[in-house]
Amino acid sequence: MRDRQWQVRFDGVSAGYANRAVLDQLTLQIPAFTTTAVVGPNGSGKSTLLGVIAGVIRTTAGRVERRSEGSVALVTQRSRVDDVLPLTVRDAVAMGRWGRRRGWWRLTRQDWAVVEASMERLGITSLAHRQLGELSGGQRQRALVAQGLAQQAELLLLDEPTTGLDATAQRIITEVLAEVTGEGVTVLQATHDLDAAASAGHLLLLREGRLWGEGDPRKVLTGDAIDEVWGLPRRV
Ligand SMILES: Nc1ncnc2c1ncn2[C@@H]1O[C@H](COP(=O)(O)OP(=O)(O)OP(=O)(O)O)[C@@H](O)[C@H]1O
Repeated sequence: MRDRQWQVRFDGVSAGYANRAVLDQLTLQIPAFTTTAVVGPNGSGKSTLLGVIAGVIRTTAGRVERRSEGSVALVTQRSRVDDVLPLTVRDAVAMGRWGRRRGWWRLTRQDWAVVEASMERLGITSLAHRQLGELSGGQRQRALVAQGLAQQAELLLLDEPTTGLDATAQRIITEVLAEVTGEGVTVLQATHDLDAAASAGHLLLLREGRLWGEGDPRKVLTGDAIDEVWGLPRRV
């Protein structure tokens, strides 16, 4: 790992919320052009870690370094606007291009081509005219991932992108994320799906805001580690 090219580096990083310290002196690396999975029990700090990298949560100590200054896309389970605005799926995905243009009425033909390609990759082209608010949880989740892809960011951060999805949707998202790493994107996903985590290129295992383990998922996610971090006997 130390020899691999890194995209993001933490050196003694602590962070949290107004009255709550969460991340405690994390020193870690996120390798470039691969998928890194962040796992850990509820409340261990996975979303907070993503928020620090996205720049929406301030650090209280330590240093966060990025190798380059490319854009960052953050995909969360719910977007703030989707329940309020009457948005179609195509419009929602097109919002992914807003960072590059001033408004969707100014999106170029090239922008719309990226929007269509992103929907196609997630298998939601047939839903393009549907209202986002009327989609099932799994369909909406795919639309939000398509919105993240449409940003063509250098660093794609996803908070539990496959939670609650059926097996086909999970597979589509996992495959698309693996594909984009081959196109120069660095992917970081927080997940409770330990099978998905096991197939990632790199793993960060958090427990109570501390880094419990880091590295090759097959080496870090051992049975003993799972027992110790989750504190429950495994079901066989
Ligand atoms: N906006 C907030 N204000 C205060 N505390 C928060 C806030 N968001 C999260 N926390 C707290 O920070 C801690 C870490 O939360 P975080 O969401 O990062 O964990 P997580 O590992 O992503 O959890 P989960 O698996 O349940 O999604 C928890 O104790 C949580 O209660």
